[in-house]
Amino acid sequence: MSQLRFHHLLLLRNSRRPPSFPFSSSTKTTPLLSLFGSTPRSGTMAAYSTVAEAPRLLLRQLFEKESSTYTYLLADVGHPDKPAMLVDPVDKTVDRDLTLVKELGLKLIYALNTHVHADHVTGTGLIKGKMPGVKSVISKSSNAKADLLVEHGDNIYFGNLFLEVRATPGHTMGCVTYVTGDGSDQPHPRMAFTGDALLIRGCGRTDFQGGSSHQLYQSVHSQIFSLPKDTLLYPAHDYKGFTVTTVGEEMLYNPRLTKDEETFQSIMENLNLSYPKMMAVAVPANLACGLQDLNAKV
Ligand SMILES: N[C@@H](CCC(=O)N[C@@H](CSS)C(=O)NCC(=O)O)C(=O)O
Repeated sequence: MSQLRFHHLLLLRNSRRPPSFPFSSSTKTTPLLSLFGSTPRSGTMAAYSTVAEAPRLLLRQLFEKESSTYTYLLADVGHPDKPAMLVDPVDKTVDRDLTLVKELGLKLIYALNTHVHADHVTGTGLIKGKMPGVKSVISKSSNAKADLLVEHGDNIYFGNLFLEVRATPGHTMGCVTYVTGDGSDQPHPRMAFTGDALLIRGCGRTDFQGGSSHQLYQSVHSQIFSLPKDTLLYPAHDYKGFTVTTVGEEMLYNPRLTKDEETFQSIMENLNLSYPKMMAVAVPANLACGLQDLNAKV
């Protein structure tokens, strides 16, 4: 039964792809990231040993108030192991997040970053110190270190659920958006964790870390606005008290991204934001994705 289930998932992985990313020079096949992350591209799936149950997504949105960052906890609670992942954990709130993981009886397998953040230090290193089995994940194009470097088109499995990786550069060159899978056994409506590419009624700035307003505009339009209109969008930050939006809502009301590209670029060139206070500390720490903290006292 588990083998059949696995083959079904394998087909699903190979048959559904995100739209090709406009800045990518080559098409690629979809590598596999397995349940526990140890054999991502080998096809060995020893972890799939249990009776199949319908996948059921648990989602929690967690806030870190100093940097106004959202961390997301996702788990397949229909799976007997309740495998879970954290998206964009912050160092300051790792204890809170791991307590919640334990209280809910989840098995944390991945700590994902949408990009190299400039305003806060990722919680990835602390998490790995406290839970050594957890694998850190970031995009290959970010040029950061991590246990797993993902690329556009990769699928990251947790139990029988998965997140699709979509390259959405522009805020930084390595930004990705993680989108819940497309399929009858995956959550409906779909959900996208947009990092700083798309903020609610806004978007990430494009004035450092390889940022480009042209790329950001193309990324959002080709990779996020191409999703079904009811797709729920969860950003990495909010500065106004919003929590969630949808593709349809942002296509109508986003004051920057509803404009033509030329107007968008002019808006982005005139934001006049000061650099994040933590930038000099956060960027080098996040390029190591917290791996430098592995021997730190926890
Ligand atoms: N004041 C904050 C930084 C605020 C900021 O620059 N936010 C970034 C995302 S974190 S790099 C951004 O892209 N903002 C876009 C916008 O329109 O606000 C601090 O000092 O940390």
